[in-house]
Amino acid sequence: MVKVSVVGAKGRMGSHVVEAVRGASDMQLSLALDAGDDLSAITPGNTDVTVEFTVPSVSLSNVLALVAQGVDVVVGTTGWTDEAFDRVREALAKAPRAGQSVFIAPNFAISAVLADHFARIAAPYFESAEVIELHHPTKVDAPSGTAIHTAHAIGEARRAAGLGEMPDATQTDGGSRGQVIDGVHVHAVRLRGLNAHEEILLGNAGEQLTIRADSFDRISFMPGVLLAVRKVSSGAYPGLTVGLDRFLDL
Ligand SMILES: NC(=O)C1=CN([C@@H]2O[C@H](COP(=O)(O)OP(=O)(O)OC[C@H]3O[C@@H](n4cnc5c(N)ncnc54)[C@H](O)[C@@H]3O)[C@@H](O)[C@H]2O)C=CC1
Ligand SMILES: O=C(O)C1=N[C@H](C(=O)O)C[C@H](O)C1
Repeated sequence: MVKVSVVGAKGRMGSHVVEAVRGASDMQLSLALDAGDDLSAITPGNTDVTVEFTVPSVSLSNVLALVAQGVDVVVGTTGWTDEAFDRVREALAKAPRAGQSVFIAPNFAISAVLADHFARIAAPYFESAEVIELHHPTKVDAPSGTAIHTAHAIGEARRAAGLGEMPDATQTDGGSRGQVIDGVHVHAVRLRGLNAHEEILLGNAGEQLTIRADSFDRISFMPGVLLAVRKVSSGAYPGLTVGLDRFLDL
């Protein structure tokens, strides 16, 4: 049995994770903590893997504390930067247990992970690419972690293929062209009724490829979260691993 604790357990994602862990025959729910609870209650004695879904402003400090407490962590919270990844790597190098793991994924839904993968494959074949992410209006960060990840994937694929800048004659922009990430324009929509959606538009003269992923319900993230818990608890992924694609045979 994998002993799993959840941090952010009262949140939209955390509460689904609590139910998913309870429903998994190979897992046992240990602690379910939220804001104001004492994170030091989570120890290697009661927890193999902690799942962290909180808010971008606290996630790094939670992860650093959990690593120092000797616990492996699966993180779904967004807002991660290269500098924050480096802080996690430094913490893991000084971790109390050998081979400790932290796994961070901007998106646990298979549809979104595949959309990202397909965008990376398609990017070298198109002159233009833009990303539109669409979410529920209670989301606190924009653009989404997934859209940032996809933009970097497109940027990397374009660079590797030797592509230059995308065509764009815009001379005046009050913000309508979105945020530019790795050379890719990213647009964020917040609309009541939506959950989590991403569209990647790729264009050439006379043609367009649209790749779209829709998470209509948060249960779509749960198989990916449970997969990550199983992979991390296997001990086969010491150090920091980023992206669910690392656990899929893509
Ligand atoms: N990787 C993925 O597949 C997905 C990632 N997300 C990300 O997960 C994060 C959480 O999203 P939601 O659950 O929708 O947010 P939410 O606001 O519903 O939940 C966040 C929870 O964290 C708690 N919290 C805040 N500070 C805390 C602290 N210091 N210690 C412990 N708990 C604390 C809050 O009280 C709340 O219960 C966001 O960053 C979101 O972008 C959301 C969906 C899927
Ligand atoms: O806040 C959300 O809801 C989501 N956040 C993640 C992100 O920022 O990419 C994943 C998914 O889009 C849902």
